[in-house]
Amino acid sequence: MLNCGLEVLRLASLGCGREENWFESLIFPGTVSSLALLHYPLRPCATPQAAMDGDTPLCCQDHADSVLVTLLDTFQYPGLQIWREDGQWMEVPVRPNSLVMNIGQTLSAISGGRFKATRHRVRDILVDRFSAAFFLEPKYDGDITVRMFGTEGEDNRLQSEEEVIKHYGPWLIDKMRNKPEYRDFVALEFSTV
Ligand SMILES: O=C(O)CCC(=O)C(=O)O
Ligand SMILES: [Fe+2]
Repeated sequence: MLNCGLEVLRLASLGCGREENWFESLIFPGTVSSLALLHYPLRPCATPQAAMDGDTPLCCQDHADSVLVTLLDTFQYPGLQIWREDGQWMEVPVRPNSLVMNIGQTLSAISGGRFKATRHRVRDILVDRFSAAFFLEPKYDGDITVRMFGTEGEDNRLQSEEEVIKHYGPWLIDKMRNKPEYRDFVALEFSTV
């Protein structure tokens, strides 16, 4: 998966007129890339209202990945949906022997928005669902203010509310800290001490 993702980035670099290993120093040494083996268990009860979008039950809410690119094996399970520019959700067709690739927020920022982060979600297909997601990510201290098309440091779409965060790891941690789920979790932790 890593080699496949790196090959995609090499092709993207060449396509954008950069040398083919342009991304390597952002990723190595010390990439925080990970492979997630995901299981969405069948809910033992009716879908809670918070997991419904109108009539559509969801097991993973609308989001874009933080990463450079994600390579996803959905093991031919349906349910993955992407947000189209015309404002509709589209089901990603199941295609055997293929991976789905999502563009992440970091690649989007670094390319000045030329590669657009893929908004996606997973419809609850009301059976146990499995997938494997490889998140290709920079190294912890990778400088995410670099830009493929000059004007280094401009277009800081990855800034936190208070300040521009220059490095991938601290930006990711700041982003997680500001997620409602994480805030709820921390509140819960403190309330039990
Ligand atoms: O399971 C899937 O098909 C998508 C998972 C996903 O979007 C994620 O883990 O970020
Ligand atoms: Fe995702």
